[in-house]
Amino acid sequence: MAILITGGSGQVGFELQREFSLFGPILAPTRHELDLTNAHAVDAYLNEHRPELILNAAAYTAVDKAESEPALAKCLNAKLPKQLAGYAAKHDIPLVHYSTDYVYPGDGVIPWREDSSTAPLSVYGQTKLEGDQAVSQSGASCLIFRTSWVYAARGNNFMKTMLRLGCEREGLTIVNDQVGAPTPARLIAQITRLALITHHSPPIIGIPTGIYHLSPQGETSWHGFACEIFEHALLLGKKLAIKSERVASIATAAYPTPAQRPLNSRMALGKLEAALGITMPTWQSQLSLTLKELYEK
Ligand SMILES: NC(=O)C1=CN([C@@H]2O[C@H](COP(=O)(O)OP(=O)(O)OC[C@H]3O[C@@H](n4cnc5c(N)ncnc54)[C@H](OP(=O)(O)O)[C@@H]3O)[C@@H](O)[C@H]2O)C=CC1
Ligand SMILES: Cc1cn([C@H]2C[C@H](O)[C@@H](COP(=O)(O)OP(=O)(O)O[C@H]3O[C@@H](C)C(=O)[C@@H](O)[C@H]3O)O2)c(=O)[nH]c1=O
Ligand SMILES: [Mg+2]
Repeated sequence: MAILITGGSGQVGFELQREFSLFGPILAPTRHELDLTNAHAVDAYLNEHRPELILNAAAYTAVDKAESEPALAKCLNAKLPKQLAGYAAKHDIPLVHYSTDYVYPGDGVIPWREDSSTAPLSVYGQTKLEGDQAVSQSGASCLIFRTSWVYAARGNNFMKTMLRLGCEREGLTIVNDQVGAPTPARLIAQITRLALITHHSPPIIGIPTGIYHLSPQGETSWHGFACEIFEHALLLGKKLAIKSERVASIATAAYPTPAQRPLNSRMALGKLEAALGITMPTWQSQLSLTLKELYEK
């Protein structure tokens, strides 16, 4: 049973490769081997390799840059998932797709539910929403995991940026009015495996199909996340230049960026927890695991 993992060099794709390595040959073409913006090449690849499960972890994730490259963002975030879902529907194989808190409008303080109204504030969020809609409407057996604030021991992410800046600078200013849950890519891969019945050929989705929120429990701001990163790193014996009293809170309005980001990225987890019969771990315990992995590497 061949498993196609797109975006295998990314944060989530890398962890999926590790998590699924026992369940069959993994196809994880690099950008050089398969340009995912080339629909003909994608078609030819699918028809040649005939995967029995598709995990679509490829995306255009540069949120600010997407504002000036909307066509490229749309190609990866909307057209590609539509094409993969079309293949999955036609060949009756499952598709797992990943989406984002940035599809929600970000107002208020109540956690979004999977059936809450969407209203993206950015090109990235809009193109991801179009991808979700295309996958949902494709008729394929699919799972869409909406996750948030993804980080990992590998790849580019906020945790690693903070650790780098924390070694170089004594002070930082970080926004404290965007609230959500930081999610390790490893957790996303683990939950993806739990949701699939992998000893079947082709594998089957083990929970009702559709959209699920996927993050740890609890909430914080980017400022709160940064402070926790520095605290855990110090506890693990790392030397930092940063002075905790100089990690300043600022409002989003004082940190202008090309793309607008949601202030309220809280996502209710009840649907996923009920479907899998689990309780999600806290974001703090997940940060601790990820930092240990980073420093053991
Ligand atoms: N990062 C985050 O904070 C969040 C991410 N998500 C979603 O989770 C999923 C995984 O994200 P994440 O792992 O962080 O993403 P990354 O940015 O780490 O990885 C993206 C992957 O897509 C690949 N890719 C991009 N463009 C092309 C192309 N033209 N041809 C071939 N491959 C391409 C990249 O390849 P290459 O290495 O060659 O560039 C990389 O493997 C995405 O759907 C994302 O929207 C949801 C919420 C938060
Ligand atoms: C580096 C830095 C960032 N920030 C702010 C900017 C931003 O509001 C926040 C996080 O920065 P980032 O660049 O990681 O944000 P961003 O790239 O928007 O992160 C998002 O990526 C996409 C792919 C998603 O799907 C989202 O869930 C979310 O993870 O922190 C500061 O306030 N101070 C700083 O020194
Ligand atoms: Mg980013």
